[in-house]
Amino acid sequence: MNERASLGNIDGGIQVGKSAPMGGLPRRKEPISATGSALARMLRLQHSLRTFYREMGKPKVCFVLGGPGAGKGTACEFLVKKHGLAHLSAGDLLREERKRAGSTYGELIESCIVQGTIVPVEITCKLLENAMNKIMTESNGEQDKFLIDGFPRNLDNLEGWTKQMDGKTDDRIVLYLNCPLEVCEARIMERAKTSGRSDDNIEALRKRFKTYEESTKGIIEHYRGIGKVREVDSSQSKEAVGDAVSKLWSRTLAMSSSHLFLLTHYGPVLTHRTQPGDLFMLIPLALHLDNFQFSYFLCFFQVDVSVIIKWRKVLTIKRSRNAWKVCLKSG
Ligand SMILES: Nc1ncnc2c1ncn2[C@@H]1O[C@H](COP(=O)(O)OP(=O)(O)OP(=O)(O)O)[C@@H](O)[C@H]1O
Ligand SMILES: Nc1ccn([C@H]2C[C@H](O)[C@@H](COP(=O)(O)O)O2)c(=O)n1
Repeated sequence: MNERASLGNIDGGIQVGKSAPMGGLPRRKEPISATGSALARMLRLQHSLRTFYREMGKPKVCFVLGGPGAGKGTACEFLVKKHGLAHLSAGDLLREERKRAGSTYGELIESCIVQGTIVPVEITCKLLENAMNKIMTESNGEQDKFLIDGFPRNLDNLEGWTKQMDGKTDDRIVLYLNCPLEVCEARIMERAKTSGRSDDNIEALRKRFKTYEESTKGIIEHYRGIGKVREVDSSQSKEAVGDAVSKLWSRTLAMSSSHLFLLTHYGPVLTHRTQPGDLFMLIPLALHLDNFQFSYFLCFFQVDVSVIIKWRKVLTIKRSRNAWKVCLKSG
């Protein structure tokens, strides 16, 4: 999303844009009443924000990486059930394309799968983009949060995605499922009894491990270097991994895919595209602006309610001298 885009009025004269002049707005004489009208206004605002996101929101992407058998698909299924995210597995899409009658790429895909090498990105990226567009279209833009499992797996994947999808998605975070390869091997050999996958055998698996070590780990390190990796020890039980990824989603991933809105006397101001740490910087900044009195101040995240609940433990909204103020809770 273009952070600087001014969307005109979304809720009765509200200016939305990164450059909205927080300190420079003319001050209203009367604070908004603390009664029903404020609540009604908030509800209207919430509705407007939903529309805003629906219309303007790019697909928000969480890449899921880890070794073969680390539990990427299993963790994604859990997140789909618990948080209603869309799950796109690059491997599944490639297997489907391989099976599709008349596919130009069937043989190439099969050979890469059996050799444990990586399919050229043009193919994988197009499959991912088509699948994402289909889900967005069918859900009328409502489903805009995607877990992309098993991608980007090498430099070609990373560069190809950056080039092909430039500006089309909001790539937020990488969920890295860290699991020792011995554990992965035992899981895959167990899965091999029923999966029917042509690469679930020890020979193909060793090649996949090699590709993982030589190519995918570098991609994870690249994302770690830019602060996007969230790591979970996936050698734990399925339940423990499910809990960990779910908490991570609620507390970090969901929040990081959001914007911060300040609700002021003057209406909501979209201040910032937030990263997890930004919020901590913004709140004290807002509280110490002398000439900018907040009648009320709320953070809207396009997230799970648990994030809001979490914030309510830190923030309290108080009425003081006829105006609502936000305070940090002590202790
Ligand atoms: N935490 C876990 N504990 C025990 N078994 C698990 C756990 N997570 C997944 N499994 C099992 O391990 C196997 C591999 O899991 P899964 O398919 O989710 O891995 P993956 O990382 O997606 O693998 P691949 O990259 O090969 O597709 C499955 O049979 C799954 O049921
Ligand atoms: N980005 C990707 C993802 C997968 N593949 C191919 C090669 C993999 O060994 C195979 C299976 O993937 P998995 O289901 O284990 O995620 O699919 C690829 O080439 N590029």
